[in-house]
Amino acid sequence: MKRLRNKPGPLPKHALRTNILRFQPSQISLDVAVSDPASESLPESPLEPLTRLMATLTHRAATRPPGSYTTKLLDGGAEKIGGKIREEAEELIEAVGEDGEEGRQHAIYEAGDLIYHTLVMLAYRGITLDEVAAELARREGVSGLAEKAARKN
Ligand SMILES: N=c1c2ncn([C@@H]3O[C@H](COP(=O)(O)OP(=O)(O)OP(=O)(O)O)[C@@H](O)[C@H]3O)c2ncn1[C@@H]1O[C@H](COP(=O)(O)O)[C@@H](O)[C@H]1O
Repeated sequence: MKRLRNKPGPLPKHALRTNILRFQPSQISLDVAVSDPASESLPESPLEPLTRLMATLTHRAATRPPGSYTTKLLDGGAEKIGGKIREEAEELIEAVGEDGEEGRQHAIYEAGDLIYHTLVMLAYRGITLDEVAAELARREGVSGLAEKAARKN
């Protein structure tokens, strides 16, 4: 079995949310950060790490910092990233075939790898997660079978 990346730990403490109020008396512009106690106490949505990861990858694509695995992938282009996507998809398929809870946990781990590399591909092509979500929203409620039949007509 492949070396496992760090075991999942507690989610990073989410950043203090603030509202920025801008006052513009005559020519003076002042930004004031006001903490919002209501939003601070909100639990993080389970999908927020995905959004944060996409923001990190988009930043990596724009800045290509050295010492970053993502930068290495991005510099290798669609071919390099695509190769990893294929490899990780195979590993997920294998893991899904493994028995028991251990196999299930392995599949979760491999799905993480596949999703990470897929998001790197999106960042490489300048595609946002919102755009993909919008595409999925557009498809919502239309069965794949119905969609395929419509294409054949
Ligand atoms: N989520 C991930 C993530 N998931 C998987 N990986 C890496 O993806 C690679 C998976 O490839 P393999 O399992 O095939 O391991 P490998 O054989 O060593 O990989 P290769 O050298 O053959 O490509 C490993 O190097 C993993 O560490 C990830 N690398 C980074 N991230 C996230 O991306 C952020 C930015 O990372 P850097 O750009 O590297 O700083 C990190 O803070 C993380 O949040």
